[in-house]
Amino acid sequence: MSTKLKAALLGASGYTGADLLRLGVLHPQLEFTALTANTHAGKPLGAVFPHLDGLGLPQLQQTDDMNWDEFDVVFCGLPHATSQAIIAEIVENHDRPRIIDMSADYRLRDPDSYQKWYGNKHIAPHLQQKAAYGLSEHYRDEIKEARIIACPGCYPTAALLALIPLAKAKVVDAADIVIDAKSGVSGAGRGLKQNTLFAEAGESLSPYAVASHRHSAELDQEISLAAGQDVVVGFTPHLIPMSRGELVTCHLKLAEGHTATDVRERLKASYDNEPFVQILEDGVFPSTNMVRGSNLCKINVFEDRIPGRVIVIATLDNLVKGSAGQAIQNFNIAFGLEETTGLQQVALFP
Ligand SMILES: NC(=O)C1=CN([C@@H]2O[C@H](COP(=O)(O)OP(=O)(O)OC[C@H]3O[C@@H](n4cnc5c(N)ncnc54)[C@H](OP(=O)(O)O)[C@@H]3O)[C@@H](O)[C@H]2O)C=CC1
Ligand SMILES: CC(=O)N[C@@H](CCC(=O)OP(=O)(O)O)C(=O)O
Repeated sequence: MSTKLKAALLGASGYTGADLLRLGVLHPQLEFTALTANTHAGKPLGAVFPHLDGLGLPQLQQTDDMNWDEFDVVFCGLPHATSQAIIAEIVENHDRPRIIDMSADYRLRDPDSYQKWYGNKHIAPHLQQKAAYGLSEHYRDEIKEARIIACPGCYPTAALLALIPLAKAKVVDAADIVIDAKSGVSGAGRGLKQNTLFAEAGESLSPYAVASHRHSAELDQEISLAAGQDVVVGFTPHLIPMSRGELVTCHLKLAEGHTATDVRERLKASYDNEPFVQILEDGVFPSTNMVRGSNLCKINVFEDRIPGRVIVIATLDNLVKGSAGQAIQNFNIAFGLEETTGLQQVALFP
């Protein structure tokens, strides 16, 4: 008899879905018994992703055809607005499975904030408020209990891992945070978009959604909670011409009486026993090729030339720690498994 937990993956023909399968097929306690897609439903997985051919994974099917009671866990890699109804239907009408959502639909606790940033009224605000925010290192207790685990966005994962311990300990001024962020194009998903075309994204570095990116809502929410005061965070994302990887540079004001050394020590103390968050040796610049393909987030701290200021830089792979890897980490936490199971890949270099 199999001791594996039965999983469905919604959105298996997308980028996060593909990486969840790449990692998940080697997980000893996970068995994918259903995979869904929309336009690609009815096709073998290998016809969409040749790199996942020959692994014994099921054919892609429509999400409508699922019998939810068959699963212990549903991983959801659907676009926001699509996930909310499917997840609400499962949770309202079935005792199982548990849901690990990689989309944005259950991350925000305030329904008005969701409507403002995502442009649609949430159909299940009561479930939004019950979901655990799936930033693994900071919400383990909630993740263990929750029916819905809402994995953070890729940018918030990197930025919040760097900033939550600092805001909590009040070693920086939470009201003066400026995040300069860069992401590879897979962050935008597999759908056709003009700005991610090779001819337009290649050989070009460009900002987008300046002072208006929807991840600002998540950043404000979580840093306000950590700091115990309402804050508004500065956040500017950029698209860089590579397929995966993300780096955030956080420009911060030190709180009165604190130094860059205090910031480093606070981060080291917070993540000392964490398998996936590393504070680099003094002076080492984080770069995306230190984390590519792994579930790691690497962080370092630099004294600014401007007195009283500090720069904290964090990097991760948007498809691993920024989505699919963190989803598996949350699955391990939720089901009481060793947290590193299936996630011990070393970064791919060069
Ligand atoms: N890419 C990233 O780095 C990150 C993404 N996320 C979030 O994760 C989710 C998935 O992202 P990603 O994998 O990049 O997206 P993709 O666009 O690559 O894939 C989306 C998936 O959803 C399916 N789908 C689309 N519309 C529908 C629908 N109406 N009904 C059912 N299935 C549908 C697609 O099927 P088909 O291909 O057949 O059309 C595909 O399998 C999104 O919410 C995204 O915002 C979060 C963190 C990081
Ligand atoms: C490069 C790029 O386009 N990145 C995406 C973020 C991916 C992500 O985390 O998406 P969700 O919050 O929607 O789940 C963006 O900026 O929209």
